[in-house]
Amino acid sequence: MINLDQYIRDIPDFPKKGVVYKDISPMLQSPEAMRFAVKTFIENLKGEKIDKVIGVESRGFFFATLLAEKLNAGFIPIRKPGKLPYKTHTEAYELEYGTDSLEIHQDAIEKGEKVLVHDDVLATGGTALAACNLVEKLGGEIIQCNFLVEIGFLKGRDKLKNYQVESLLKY
Ligand SMILES: O=P(O)(O)OC[C@H]1O[C@H](OP(=O)(O)OP(=O)(O)O)[C@H](O)[C@@H]1O
Ligand SMILES: Nc1ncnc2[nH]cnc12
Repeated sequence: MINLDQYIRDIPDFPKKGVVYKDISPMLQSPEAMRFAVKTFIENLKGEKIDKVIGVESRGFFFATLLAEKLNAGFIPIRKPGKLPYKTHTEAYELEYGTDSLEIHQDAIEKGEKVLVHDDVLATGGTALAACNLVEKLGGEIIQCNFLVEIGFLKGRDKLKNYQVESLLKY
C-alpha cells in the first residue's frame, strides 16, 4: 500500500494567479508509485473488458498508455487542435484557466467498442466531458472515466454524471 498523496506536488499560482496546480511529476519519477496507481486503476475496473483507452493530451497520455498495455487494449490519443494528422472530429470545451478544443481521429473507435477515458486531473470536468462527447460521436461505449487527481470543489463529477467516475486522490 502506497500513499500516492506524497507524489503530488502543489504549485500555487500556476499557470495563473489563484490556481493551485496539481503537479504529477513526482509520481512519474517513481516506478513504485506508477505501478501502484496502475494496479489500483485496474482493480477499480472490476474486470470490465476494455477495447480502447483514451488519453487526453498531454498529461493523460502517460498513464493511458500504461493502462492500455495492461488491459490488452488499444491506446487512442485525444489531442489539442491541429496535432492529429488524419481526418478528425472536434469538440470545444472550457478549462479552469481558459478555453480550447479537442480532436480525435475519425477511425479511432468502432461502434460499440468499450472505452476507458483517462486523464491525470479532473477539475471542472470540461476536458473530460469533451473527450466523452468525442468518443460517443464515434459510437464508443464509455465504461469508466478515471483520473489520478480529482479537485472536488470544481465539481467535475457533476458534469460527468452520466458516467462512472473513479479517481485515486480527491482534494
Ligand atoms: O477538468 P478540467 O477543468 O477540464 O481540467 C482538467 C484538464 O486540465 C489539464 O490539462 P491542460 O489543458 O492543462 O493540458 P496539459 O495536460 O497539456 O498540461 C489536465 O491535464 C486535464 O486535461
Ligand atoms: N489545478 C490544476 N492542476 C493541474 N491540472 C489542472 N487542470 C485544471 N486544473 C488543474
